[in-house]
Amino acid sequence: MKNVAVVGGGLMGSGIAEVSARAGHDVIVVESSDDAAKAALGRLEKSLVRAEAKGKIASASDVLGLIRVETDLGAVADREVVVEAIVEDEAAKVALFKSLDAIVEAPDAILASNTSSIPIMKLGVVTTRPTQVIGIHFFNPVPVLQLVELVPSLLTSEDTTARSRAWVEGSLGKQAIDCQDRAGFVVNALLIPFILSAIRMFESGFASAEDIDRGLVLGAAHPQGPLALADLIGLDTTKAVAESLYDEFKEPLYAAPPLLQRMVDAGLLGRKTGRGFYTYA
Ligand SMILES: CCCCCCC[C@H](O)CC(=O)SCCNC(=O)CCNC(=O)[C@H](O)C(C)(C)COP(=O)([O-])OP(=O)([O-])OC[C@H]1O[C@@H](n2cnc3c(N)ncnc32)[C@H](O)[C@@H]1OP(=O)([O-])[O-]
Ligand SMILES: NC(=O)c1ccc[n+]([C@@H]2O[C@H](COP(=O)([O-])OP(=O)(O)OC[C@H]3O[C@@H](n4cnc5c(N)ncnc54)[C@H](O)[C@@H]3O)[C@@H](O)[C@H]2O)c1
Repeated sequence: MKNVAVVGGGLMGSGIAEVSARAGHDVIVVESSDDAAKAALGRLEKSLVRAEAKGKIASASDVLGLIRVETDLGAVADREVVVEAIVEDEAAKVALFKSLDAIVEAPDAILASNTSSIPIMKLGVVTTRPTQVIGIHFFNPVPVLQLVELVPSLLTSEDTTARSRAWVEGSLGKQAIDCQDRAGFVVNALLIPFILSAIRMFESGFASAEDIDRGLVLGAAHPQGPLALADLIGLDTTKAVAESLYDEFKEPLYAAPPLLQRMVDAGLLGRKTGRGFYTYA
């Protein structure tokens, strides 16, 4: 598969577009507005310039030359694989998969979602080709983290799963694990209660954000603490993902703590807005 589209060029979509172009694919990114398209291009340029400066790629401009950022979803018509990476909102993703089904022409194209927590079946069944709908879940930052979770729904064909595996492992150089189609898959089912517990610990005044994070970095060898990680993920996404797991399992451990809700209401979304549990320059 050489022609790739990524719908949504935010934190994750720009990373998926970057690793696809670095693997030599022709990539189209679709964003929802001109401003969002400009922001996506800015993220791509910044990350590729950094990769060039570190000697990881020969030329940022050559890789950037493989990526087009568009605002018309019709641009994805000729793609062999489309990866959806828009906001974690089930209604928005359902609407998008209906549109993709109508637009994408190749009869065997793969329609993938990078969702963190929404069951893949909910997206597959709104298309006429659920056998070709699969979860391909990348991790943040995409250029750095090796893992991809492959999540076929009950209706996804073995051929779609095999071709998705060949793409992420063979072309992108990632490592895949297989997950069943339950909200949270493998990693988030374990990571989310951990991050939410850290937020509850901070909210209760038990320890400072810095000490909670230093505790996990120095005492459990995590690369960063859970509150810094929530800021990296984005607190809007953190909240949406928690709600989706709560919706699936009705377990209190997945309930979004009030502080998280208030921070999202206030627009304190972490790194992406400059302030979350920490403040960023
Ligand atoms: C309620 C919970 C809700 C969950 C929500 C959903 C979660 C989601 O579905 C799944 C996830 O992703 S879960 C989240 C999973 N994610 C995690 O768990 C992340 C855990 N954290 C980490 O892995 C590390 O702290 C970082 C890699 C973020 C920074 O590393 P550090 O050591 O503190 O800082 P450093 O020394 O600056 O960087 C080291 C190297 O990385 C490179 N680089 C950095 N940022 C980059 C970027 N944006 N782009 C490209 N490259 C980037 C950098 O160039 C350097 O390269 P070099 O060649 O070695 O010089
Ligand atoms: N943030 C993470 O750490 C992380 C990790 C793995 C998976 N994910 C998942 O990836 C997806 C994207 O998350 P993100 O962190 O990149 O979010 P983000 O908010 O950074 O980016 C979402 C982008 O989608 C765009 N968008 C929204 N609706 C659109 C539409 N209809 N058409 C085209 N573009 C549209 C927005 O303009 C925005 O740029 C979510 O499903 C999330 O759960 C996130």
